[in-house]
Amino acid sequence: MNHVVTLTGVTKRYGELTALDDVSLGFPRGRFVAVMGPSGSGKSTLIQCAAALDLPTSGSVVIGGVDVGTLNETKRTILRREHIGFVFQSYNLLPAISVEENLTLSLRLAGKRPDRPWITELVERVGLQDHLRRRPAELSGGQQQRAAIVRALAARPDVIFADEPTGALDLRSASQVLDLLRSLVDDLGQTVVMVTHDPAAAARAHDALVMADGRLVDVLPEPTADDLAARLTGLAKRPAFGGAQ
Ligand SMILES: Nc1ncnc2c1ncn2[C@@H]1O[C@H](COP(=O)(O)OP(=O)(O)OP(=O)(O)O)[C@@H](O)[C@H]1O
Repeated sequence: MNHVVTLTGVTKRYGELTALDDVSLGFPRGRFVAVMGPSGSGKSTLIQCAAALDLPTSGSVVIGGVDVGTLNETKRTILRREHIGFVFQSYNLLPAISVEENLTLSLRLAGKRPDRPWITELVERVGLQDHLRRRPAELSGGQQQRAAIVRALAARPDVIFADEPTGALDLRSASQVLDLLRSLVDDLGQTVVMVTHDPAAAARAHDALVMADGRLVDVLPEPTADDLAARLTGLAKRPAFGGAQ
């Protein structure tokens, strides 16, 4: 299968604590993958390593055919810029500039010319065409998150990593954002990897990965919220301050 990002034997240690323990997996192109697991199970660490934001202690991460471990920090930044889009729970839009300027800022900072027809298509798809001149604070949370998703897609990344993208939204806005992420995959062939605590959100994905104690313990294809809730029940929470592994 064609994988956008491949992790092989990835272990990440913070001092005595093993946050990721020998994880091997690939994120298939054109799929929507949810990552679930108890608090402290290693979901964010997995995403940080898979997105080349952080380096594993051992093992390899390959993005776009390039082994991230062979790159210096500058080259890793360029690799991320060219291959990866990020969406966070907190939107991370700059408050002092318009929504429109937010959408293209990182491209412009990278010295790239924004692809205006593509961005216009995305803006219309997410229904923000009448809000471009506003400041982010003048938008609802759901609108801000949709703007953040357009920003993430502006450079046509191979994969979008979304960390709890619906965590700050009410049910209706969350549902719209999940519909949007799913439609990007179904209609445009985008690859999306989403960390979530919410089984109903994860049920919108094609596959759900289940993490526990830093390990990948299950892959559920076409998961239902009930399947996921049942699978997560009983997975131990990590001790808050490390300790026993
Ligand atoms: N920078 C760090 N320094 C030390 N320990 C860390 C660091 N980042 C994460 N950890 C530890 O690694 C383990 C995995 O953390 P991680 O944030 O990946 O879990 P998570 O599944 O995303 O949790 P949550 O659902 O609560 O966000 C936890 O025990 C956490 O305390």
